[in-house]
Order: sequence, then structure tokens, then C-alpha cells
Amino acid sequence: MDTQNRVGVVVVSAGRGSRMGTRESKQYLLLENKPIIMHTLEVFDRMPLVHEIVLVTGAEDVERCAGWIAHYGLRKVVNIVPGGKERQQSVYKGLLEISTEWVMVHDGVRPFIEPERIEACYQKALLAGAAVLAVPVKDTIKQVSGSGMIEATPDRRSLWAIHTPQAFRLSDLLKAHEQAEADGFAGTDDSMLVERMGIPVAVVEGSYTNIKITTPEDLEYAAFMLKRGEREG
Ligand SMILES: Nc1ccn([C@@H]2O[C@H](COP(=O)(O)OP(=O)(O)OP(=O)(O)O)[C@@H](O)[C@H]2O)c(=O)n1
Ligand SMILES: C[C@](O)(CO)[C@H](O)COP(=O)(O)O
Repeated sequence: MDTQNRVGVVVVSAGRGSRMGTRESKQYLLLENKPIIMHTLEVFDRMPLVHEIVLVTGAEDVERCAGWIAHYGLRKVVNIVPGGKERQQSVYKGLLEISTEWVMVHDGVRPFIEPERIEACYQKALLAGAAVLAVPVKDTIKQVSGSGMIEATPDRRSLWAIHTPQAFRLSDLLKAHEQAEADGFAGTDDSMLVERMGIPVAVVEGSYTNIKITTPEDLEYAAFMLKRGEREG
């Protein structure tokens, strides 16, 4: 596969993990004796599709991440950059270091992403212009007012929970981030920024196991998933 057909990846890992409630930021907690962020990076590092990885961390974590990357023998992390106050700013800082035409953005705390799903998301982006992984929601979703009353029940058949990775043409995503910043718009994912530029984004069905480790019960599930992987592995 030549360099032109390969993709750059921004892995964001500069959050505080406040919902996890641990002293250590959640992305550095150990699973099977290895920091969660290293589990995530390894998946991308091993894929021939991936040309380069930019890791975005807290400024105080750059050095220890560099140490782990060397320790675990990762070869594709070309830069480790300090992130911003919000996820959106962290992604933008990572994007500035990417050299490929296409880029994928992934949460450092989604270590169970499967290579086949990454590949499918990227291939769809090449065809459609942009693509995100997602799963159909399983629960009935209600829109609820500030006073706790149900206002609406959207048709579940059209509702998807959006995951990462998300794949874009680098120039589109940079423009979308710069426009959002200029407009003071804060999105909770990257596709929101691209959608508001009028760029269509395709949805690719992902896997329910691609959880974002967010709260303490997610850690128990993650430990179970790793054990299961070992047994099947
Ligand atoms: N300023 C930020 C905030 C978040 N992230 C990253 O974005 C991903 C998804 O965010 P989330 O799960 O919300 O992480 P936190 O912001 O750390 O969690 P919390 O909201 O509970 O503090 C994580 O990999 C996180 O490290 C980031 O790089 N920079
Ligand atoms: C990007 C994301 O993971 C898609 O589900 C999610 O929106 C991140 O949100 P968070 O509030 O930063 O966890």
C-alpha cells in the first residue's frame, strides 16, 4: 500500500476523566498491566492502512507517553502534542500535525475498536467524503425538559449512537474546526462541525463493544472484555 492510500490518525487523550473520579486520568489507568491509551494506540499502530499517528495528551503527560510508546515498541506515533481545554481544541491541535490527505480522529479511551471497523469507516469516507462509526440505539430515547418532563419521543429507527473513529478529508476537517472556532460553536464530536459546513457524513455500522471508557462500571466491562479476548485470542 503506498503512502497516498494511507491515513493519518489523531488519537485524543488530553481529558481529565472527571466522570471516572480517579486521581489518575482514566486513559492512563492500567488494564492487564498496560495503560488504556497504549491498548488503543496498538490497534492503529499495527494496521498497514495507518501511515502516522499523532497523540494528543495533557502537557504534563507528554514525557511519560513517549516512554510508554518506546517501551511497547509503537512505530507510527510521529508526534505527541499537548491538548486544549475541550476535546474540540485537542483534536484541532492534533490535526495541525497530520501530513496525510485523509485523517481519522479517535478517542484514546475506546481501546476495543476493531481493525475491520476502522478499515470500513475509512473506505466509506473515501466514497462518501466523510464517515463515522455508530450503532443503532437500543433504548427508547426521549427529549426531556429542564423540569424533567418528556417533550418528545423521536422515532428510534432513525437514532444512532455515534462512536469514533471518524474519517474526513484533512482539509475539510481543518476548515470545519476553524469555522467552529470563529463562530464560537462547540460540538461534542467532529462530524457535527463538518455537518454544519454542509458536508454530508455517512454512518457505518460499528460494534457495541467499542465503548468509551467513561465511568467506573466501564472499567469492569473493559477488564472482562480483555479477559474474553485472551480466551478467544
Ligand atoms: N480537553 C480534552 C477533553 C477530552 N479529550 C479526550 O477526548 C476523549 C473523549 O472524551 P471523554 O471521554 O469525555 O474524556 P474526558 O473529557 O477525559 O472525560 P470527562 O468528561 O469525564 O472529564 C478522551 O479520550 C479524552 O482524553 C481531550 O483530548 N481533550
Ligand atoms: C466523540 C464521541 O466519542 C462520540 O460519541 C463523544 O461525543 C465524546 O464526548 P465526550 O463528552 O467528550 O465524552
